[in-house]
Amino acid sequence: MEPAAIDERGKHARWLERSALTASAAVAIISLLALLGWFLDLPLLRSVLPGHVSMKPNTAIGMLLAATALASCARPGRLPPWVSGWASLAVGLLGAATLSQHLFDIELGIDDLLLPDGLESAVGRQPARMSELTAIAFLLVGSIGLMACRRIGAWFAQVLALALLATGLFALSAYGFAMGAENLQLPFLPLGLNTAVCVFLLALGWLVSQPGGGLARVLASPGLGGELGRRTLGPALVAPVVVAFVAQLVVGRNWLTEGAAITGMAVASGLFVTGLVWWGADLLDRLERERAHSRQLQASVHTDDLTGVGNRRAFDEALAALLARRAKGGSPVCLLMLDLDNFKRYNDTHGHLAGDRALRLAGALLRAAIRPGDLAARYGGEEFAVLLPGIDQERALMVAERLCRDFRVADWPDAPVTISLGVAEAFAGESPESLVSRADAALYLAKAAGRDRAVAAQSPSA
Ligand SMILES: Nc1nc2c(ncn2[C@@H]2O[C@H](COP(=O)(O)OP(=O)(O)OP(=O)(O)O)[C@@H](O)[C@H]2O)c(=O)[nH]1
Repeated sequence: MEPAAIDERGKHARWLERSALTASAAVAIISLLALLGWFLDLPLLRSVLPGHVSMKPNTAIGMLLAATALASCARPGRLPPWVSGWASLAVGLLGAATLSQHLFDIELGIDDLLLPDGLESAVGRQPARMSELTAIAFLLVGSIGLMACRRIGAWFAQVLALALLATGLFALSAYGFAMGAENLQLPFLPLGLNTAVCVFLLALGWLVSQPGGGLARVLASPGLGGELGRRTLGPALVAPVVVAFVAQLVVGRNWLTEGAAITGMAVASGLFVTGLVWWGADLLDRLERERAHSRQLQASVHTDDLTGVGNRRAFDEALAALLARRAKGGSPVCLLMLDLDNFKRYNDTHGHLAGDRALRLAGALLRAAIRPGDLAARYGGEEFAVLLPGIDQERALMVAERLCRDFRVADWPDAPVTISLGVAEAFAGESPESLVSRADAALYLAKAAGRDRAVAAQSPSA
């Protein structure tokens, strides 16, 4: 992968990591406010909408632990490594214990835990038990935390995070019922709006907390898929909740019959999906055109107009990159410096325009002769340079002799043109200037020996 693409991936991965930390901070704040609401007897903080279900104190404690586990997993090293494990275990146990109370009709004494004296009545029922949905969410959060942080079953942890997301979405949309209906007929105990939001945030946080792999990998990708995912995932998650919430609200308040609400919900969902696909297609189309345009610009910045080969800037950048890699023990790099023979006389005899035609054909011959990964560039005037990574000087000399032959037999429009070449292989740690000057010295020797030939450079020790 190109360094720029790695940078882009790193940028998006950091954004995802920050999103996971933000989700964890939001959950911590919401649950701290709920706890404060209980101890100061402020219904607004406990339930967000006074008169509706509150976040229980033991739920708030569970949320705080879940937020801690998520934060320490998303940004390892900030907290001691055992924190995420123990916090996840505690949340998972709280969920499992509450769920077994629901399932087996037993009393483990965790429902009224932390409830200040006299405020039991605020819960509105006894025991003040957290909803089955919250208990399931805690069980999932605990399992995800235990698996994800130890990098065991990372894929399974992501599947559980999706199940957690479904729980959060269900809890949020079911809240429409709580707001609309006078007598709730839910198949589970209702849960507070703040609790439902926290479950949703925890699910999102866990899904994006490991951008290196799993479902979050594509979100960190610098490609078009990553761009599409980052822009459409939010609306795609929120819209169904809003649709279901509104449908339940209007049914609960008897504004519409259930049948009409279901039809409305189906139509709204269909319209939303159509809109999202349309928007996604338009986005991809626009991004692809922008990228093609910027690739074109990038190419034109690095191309010589007359000959179509790379320009001096392209050559300097490629040479520096190849020599840096060579210095770190990378594969060999050879340089051919190549000059059209007696070109001043050619121009003087056939005219400058004929000279330009010859230079154009020289560029075409070079482009046709090199392999992908090599670079031919116009070094200046009628001098060209060819970079050949991955081959030694002996093979580079053979390439140079082949080029000499190609030029000799080419169909020149005005008069034949020959070339002389200097060939040099870079030694580890050699500077660009030194390599160019050794190849130039060899080119000078080729000219001095009668032109139309290739000469290998002396090794620096010789
Ligand atoms: N037509 C044309 N000529 C160019 C261009 N760039 C450089 N030249 C000419 O290339 C010629 C280079 O001449 P010299 O450097 O004296 O070398 P030479 O005549 O090729 O002789 P040797 O290199 O010794 O074989 C000069 O006359 C330049 O004007 C160009 O873009 N178009």
